[in-house]
Amino acid sequence: MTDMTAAAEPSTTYAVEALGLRKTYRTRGGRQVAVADLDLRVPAGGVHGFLGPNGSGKTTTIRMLLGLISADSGRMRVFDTEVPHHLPSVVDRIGAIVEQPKFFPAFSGKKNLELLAQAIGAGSGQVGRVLDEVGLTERARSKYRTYSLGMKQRLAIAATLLKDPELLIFDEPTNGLDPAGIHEIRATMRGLADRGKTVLVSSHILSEVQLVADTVTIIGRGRLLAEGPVAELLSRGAPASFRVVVAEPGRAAAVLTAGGLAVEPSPDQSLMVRPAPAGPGLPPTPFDPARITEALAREGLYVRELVPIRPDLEQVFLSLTAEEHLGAHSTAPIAYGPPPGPGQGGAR
Ligand SMILES: Nc1ncnc2c1ncn2[C@@H]1O[C@H](COP(=O)(O)OP(=O)(O)OP(=O)(O)O)[C@@H](O)[C@H]1O
Repeated sequence: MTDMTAAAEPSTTYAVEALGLRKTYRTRGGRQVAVADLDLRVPAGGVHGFLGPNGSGKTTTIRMLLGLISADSGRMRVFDTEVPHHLPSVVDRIGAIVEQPKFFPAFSGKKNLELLAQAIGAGSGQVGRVLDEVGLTERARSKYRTYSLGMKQRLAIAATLLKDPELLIFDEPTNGLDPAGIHEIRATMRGLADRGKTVLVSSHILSEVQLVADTVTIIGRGRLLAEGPVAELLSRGAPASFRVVVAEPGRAAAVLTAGGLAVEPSPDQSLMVRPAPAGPGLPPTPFDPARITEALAREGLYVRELVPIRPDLEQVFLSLTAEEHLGAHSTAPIAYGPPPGPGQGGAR
């Protein structure tokens, strides 16, 4: 790596801390900046979602962390250890799935893990424990080829647990899974975090990771857009909105728009109402639903339903990228308080 001194000195309070990471790929057409001066801070203990759309640089970042590709610049630490320089001294504390591991289709899940345990010197006594941790004990003796995709993915997670690592890194572990499989992986990750592990999980489906993550980093086009506890991002990052059911939705929309609110009609004749976007760089305006009922009542329009819609991370992302396009992305990423200790993740 070059230029490793340019970035600020990392602090020592995170399971993973990367500062000023940059990676440019050479392509036929020239150069592709995949990661642009990215900071990534993963508090120890809990599930940390590493989120961004396809092509935003998540895999590239994870590969740099694991020493699979080199960074152009920046600094990275895992458990206070400078990587990739000192990776060998910390590698046993990390378990990762970046690509789909190869298992023997005709062997059982248990047999596959026993072979792997032998190969990495983990001791076959670990196999029962890890099967249990991912909820595969009952199907341990079935052939791998009979497993559902979700079970295959849980076996891959079990393999990463053989050496009982403290940090698990999973790159898009739910890709291709059905809702039941996604639920199982989420439960597995939650269980690991509740036992004191740190789980770093990347995904392009923000709303899905929102259900399990304690903290997140959201990136777009290789850059940090926001980071922090999920609850804080949700409360600060996107304005609240309300679903309004009212007679004469067309007239109601005009009244609310004239009252300075942003209104979107829904196909079911309800209206989605939120405060109009604040000016560039300004925080979202506080929003009292009484503004809706008062404005409509003045015009003889009476509200039948008023349902608050909780923003999700997808909306946070959209509002952050909209600000960026407006050139208004002054967002100081939401800061962390003191990092949580192991096992102190918020249960979801
Ligand atoms: N080996 C490579 N050579 C050239 N460009 C690459 C290479 N790997 C990734 N890229 C480009 O770098 C950018 C970031 O890719 P990366 O795979 O890190 O994103 P990602 O967030 O993990 O996306 P996905 O969710 O699709 O895996 C993309 O524009 C991608 O096309």
